[in-house]
Amino acid sequence: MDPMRLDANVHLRNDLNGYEKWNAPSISFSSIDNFGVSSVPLEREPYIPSFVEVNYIEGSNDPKWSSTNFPWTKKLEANNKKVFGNHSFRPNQREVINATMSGYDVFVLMPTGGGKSLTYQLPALICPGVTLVISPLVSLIQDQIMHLLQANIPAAYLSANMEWTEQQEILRELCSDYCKYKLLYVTPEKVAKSDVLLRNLESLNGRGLLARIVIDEAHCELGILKKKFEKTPVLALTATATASVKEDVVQALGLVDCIVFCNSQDKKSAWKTSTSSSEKIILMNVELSTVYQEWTAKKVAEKLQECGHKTAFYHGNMDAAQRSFVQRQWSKDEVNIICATVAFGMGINKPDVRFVIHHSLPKSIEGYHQECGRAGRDGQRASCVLYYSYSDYIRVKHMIIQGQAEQSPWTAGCGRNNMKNSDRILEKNTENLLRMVSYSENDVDCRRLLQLLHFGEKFDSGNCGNTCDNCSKIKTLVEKDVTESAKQLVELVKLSGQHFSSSHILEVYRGSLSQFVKRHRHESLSLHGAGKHLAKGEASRILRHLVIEDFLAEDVKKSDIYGSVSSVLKVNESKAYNLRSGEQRIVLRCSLSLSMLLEHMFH
Ligand SMILES: Nc1ncnc2c1ncn2[C@@H]1O[C@H](COP(=O)(O)OP(=O)(O)OP(=O)(O)O)[C@@H](O)[C@H]1O
Repeated sequence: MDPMRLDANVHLRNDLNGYEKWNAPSISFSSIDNFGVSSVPLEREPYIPSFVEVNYIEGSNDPKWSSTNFPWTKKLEANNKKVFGNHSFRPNQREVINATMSGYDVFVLMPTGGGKSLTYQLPALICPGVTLVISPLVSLIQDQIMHLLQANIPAAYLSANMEWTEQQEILRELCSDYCKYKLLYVTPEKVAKSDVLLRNLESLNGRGLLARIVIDEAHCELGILKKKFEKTPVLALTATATASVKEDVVQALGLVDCIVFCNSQDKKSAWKTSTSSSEKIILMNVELSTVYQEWTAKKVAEKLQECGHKTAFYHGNMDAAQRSFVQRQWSKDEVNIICATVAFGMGINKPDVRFVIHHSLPKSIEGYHQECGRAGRDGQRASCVLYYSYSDYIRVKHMIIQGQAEQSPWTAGCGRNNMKNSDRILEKNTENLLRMVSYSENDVDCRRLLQLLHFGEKFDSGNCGNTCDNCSKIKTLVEKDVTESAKQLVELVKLSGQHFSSSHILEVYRGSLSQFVKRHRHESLSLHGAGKHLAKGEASRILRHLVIEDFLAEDVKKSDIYGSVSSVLKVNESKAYNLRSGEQRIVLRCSLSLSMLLEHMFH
């Protein structure tokens, strides 16, 4: 029975009648002859992204894609076992493979470690022709090539950093009618900049040998590919689960009729607490790869080495040979701790990583979630640990501002629109960071629930089974109305002229008579000591809540050459108005110790 005919809702591509042509890659429409690649300079039509009307077809709940009646099913299952060593498919893998092999454009959202690679490597293996994989990180590409070659699957990659002779050898092989490669990996920059590559792809396509175009976690404008290779199926994969990513990617790629598969972001293995501490560990630094972070990665690695651990460090400023060396050491278990910035490719596939430890604050929940995805990819127990301090927020915020300033369009001589654009990016990045701070500050709610909520998924925290720190604490929660203290803190920021840091405001609020307080005559302010009755932690939690909820803004002021950053608090008048007028109340949930609980009950 033809499973493709069962459902009339699916919009079939005109060029492929169901799966009959599954083994026939795109038909030639190029003018390039069969014997080689034209050397005439390539006419690159300027690609102008335009809004396309997209027909999203939900694939996840469509039983047709999980059918085992496709002509390729037997081959698929045999190779999954024999070549990849898997006994079954993970959620949505079979479905995605069936959809892409039926010739559709497919968009896949799968969390890190969900098994995205198999969804194109297995089709690449069993379909004739070459699968083009566009992936943004060279370290990830190298890792994938290493695994493919180990499994005897011929694969190559082209990058601008390679010797020209090496690149030519690969390009020559692509020209051959019996091209041995099943997969060719390139970076998005290579596609954007290399005419030679595009000409070779046109030639491959002309000979019916461009099997599939895979875009792995590359959120960039590659619409030119769909325009040039209209009939070649595109498979776009991402682990980034923000609400807009599907639209952004599908639009940027120009996938008009596309089947969408979305997996849950819940990564069960990373929520299992580990009991062992002698296993593979990744120690992550913050997302921004600054000199300071690179220095930290190196220093931390050295300290751990002194303590007798087999440790290496990895950051983006190391040269390519050094990086591959560390990657090989890691893959071969010659080191068991990696201290890295995010330059350590997020896709590097080491199944038995037992810990991902964040040494400092990630700049977004998405980033944190993906970085944690390095742990427990083999489905076994793993732990994710985040070291958090509110002062990290100031430092990371400063890095974001600095990074933005370095890329300022004014310095590049661009116009006002770009300036607005960069302001928007800064605003978005700051908002992402604040969400991460809010997640870290929350010591009450189930972490799994908080993460999934962020990705728009529902989760019953009763199912957490005490796998997160908050659920595993024995605690009694009470709700506390802190509106009065919040109002006072906002007022104090104003009274002191909006020139002081949060720690100074807290000191004044709790009645400190330090030299600094006296120097600024803040002991004479009417609210000096108004928060004496509060514990320091409690007062600072209220203040941080005011920042997270945008009643107050932390204005990062300056940094010195040692990386120290100071901040001043400012009042966001429009939000503060609601607080002062009594329109908005602030209630915090707190966990209480027994003595505090008794005090609370009899208060
Ligand atoms: N069907 C399967 N059965 C068992 N293991 C699998 C299966 N599919 C994939 N894996 C394993 O799961 C791990 C993660 O797979 P993969 O690297 O493809 O994840 P990913 O979704 O690409 O993650 P990332 O976004 O982090 O790159 C790998 O070790 C892979 O061998």
